Amino acid sequence: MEISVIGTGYVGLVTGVCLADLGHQVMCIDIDKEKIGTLKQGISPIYEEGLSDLLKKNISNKNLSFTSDYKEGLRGKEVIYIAVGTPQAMDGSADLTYVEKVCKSIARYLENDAIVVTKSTVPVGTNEWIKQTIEGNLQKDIEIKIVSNPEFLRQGSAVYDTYHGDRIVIGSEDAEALNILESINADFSIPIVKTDLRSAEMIKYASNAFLAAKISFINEMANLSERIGANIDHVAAGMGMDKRIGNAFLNAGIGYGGSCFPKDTRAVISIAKEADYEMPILENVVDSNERQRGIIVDKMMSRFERLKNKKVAILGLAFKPETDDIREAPSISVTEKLLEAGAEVCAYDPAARRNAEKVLSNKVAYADSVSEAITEADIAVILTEWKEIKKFPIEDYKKYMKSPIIFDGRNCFTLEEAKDSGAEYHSIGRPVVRDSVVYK
Ligand SMILES: NC(=O)C1=CN([C@@H]2O[C@H](COP(=O)(O)OP(=O)(O)OC[C@H]3O[C@@H](n4cnc5c(N)ncnc54)[C@H](O)[C@@H]3O)[C@@H](O)[C@H]2O)C=CC1
Ligand SMILES: O=C(O)[C@H]1O[C@H](OP(=O)(O)OP(=O)(O)OC[C@H]2O[C@@H](n3ccc(=O)[nH]c3=O)[C@H](O)[C@@H]2O)[C@H](O)[C@@H](O)[C@@H]1O
Repeated sequence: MEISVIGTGYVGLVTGVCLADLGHQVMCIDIDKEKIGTLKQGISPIYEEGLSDLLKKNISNKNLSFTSDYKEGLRGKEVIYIAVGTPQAMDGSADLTYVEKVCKSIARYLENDAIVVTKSTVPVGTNEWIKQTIEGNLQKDIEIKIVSNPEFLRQGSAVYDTYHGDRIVIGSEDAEALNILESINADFSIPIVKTDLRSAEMIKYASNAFLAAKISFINEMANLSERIGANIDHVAAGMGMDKRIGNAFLNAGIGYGGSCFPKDTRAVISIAKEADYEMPILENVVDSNERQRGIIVDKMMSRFERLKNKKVAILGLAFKPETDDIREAPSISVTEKLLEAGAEVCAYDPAARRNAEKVLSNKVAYADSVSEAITEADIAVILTEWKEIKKFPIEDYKKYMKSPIIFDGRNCFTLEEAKDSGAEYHSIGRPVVRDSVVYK
């Protein structure tokens, strides 16, 4: 089919590339001309495994092209995906400014009937508003049909998730549009849920809110386990064996981050407020996550009287491994707290340094490896569980550091490994290891 994808971020670019790879004629539109210039050369502005190869392949077989020009990008297109950002507004609600601009551009430049598909995560009712906004600004007598097709991919495994997701959700009030979207998506061989517009929008928010709640739940269990001498790794493993609970998303840590869980949980609360309904569970999930982000610095503060002039090595800046994204990453608030307390910070991340530099600038020194970051450090803090950081032998910390004291916000090592390493090891939801003794 003739398809346009508007917005070439994580969602739009991966969607466009994968649809082109299924054999559709895809044109991606973005107002960021620099990005479009890079993409035209077959260079991906984001790192996602497998994306670069698919990008180059589909540009050269002419299934995929890029433009900043809406007129060119929408010409003759039958299906138009919206995949622009919906960031958090000051009041916690989803900011629909970008979506509104896209609607106005579609209305201005589209010259034929088309199905508009919303991939962006948008509040319930937004797809109806999208239809009205486009129709209210149309320049030609053409018909617009609307489908909600929320995205469930994860950063770091976006291409894999597009081909191997658990379900594809499509919602519409228009049976024909729904059938066309079903046939486009059938080639992914993933179960398809067909529903109405509002339920599709709600499935996305409810899913993210549930996953965020699962993380906050296990984090609270971890904090309690620490206080009563249990080990959260064993607790989570035992819980997860119950199929009704499931073993995914039970990794305790320093709170969820990224561009979606924080904003989407707040957006649901905001949607509920508008519907005059309170959501005490979700409100507490958000508060609990805020507390969790501070927990690693609290642990350091209670271990050391002062952090002033302490050399602290931060290992991992990205909000999770396999991405260079630092949006709402716990590393940012942790670093700021450490700097406030007068610590000297040296950070290492295999991919996110460039993005972190934009936020933390020169207040922080950057290293090119784990060993360089921890050299002569007083304290090492693990904030992202990159493979490289997990694989760096815990017994090597004492070779490089002044004294091997590790605060691990991602439970990268077992307590047995910590015990044998000679390091002092503080983690999440597990006893402290010091002088080769596990202190319950
Ligand atoms: N990042 C993720 O893992 C996931 C994101 N989502 C949702 O998908 C949506 C997009 O998220 P991301 O891809 O992360 O966003 P992003 O911020 O990475 O990319 C958005 C892109 O849209 C472009 N853009 C903005 N205004 C435009 C306009 N008027 N015309 C054309 N292009 C325009 C920007 O230049 C940018 O390249 C959001 O609603 C998000 O909540 C959903 C699932 C996963
Ligand atoms: O709507 C979105 O944007 C996406 O949000 C998440 O994907 P993503 O933010 O890329 O990353 P996740 O792997 O879900 O991790 C989110 C955060 O939770 C944290 N997390 C995750 C799992 C866990 O067990 N513990 C934990 O602390 C991670 O460290 C990270 O900070 C969802 O997993 C995707 O399904 C969804 O499409």
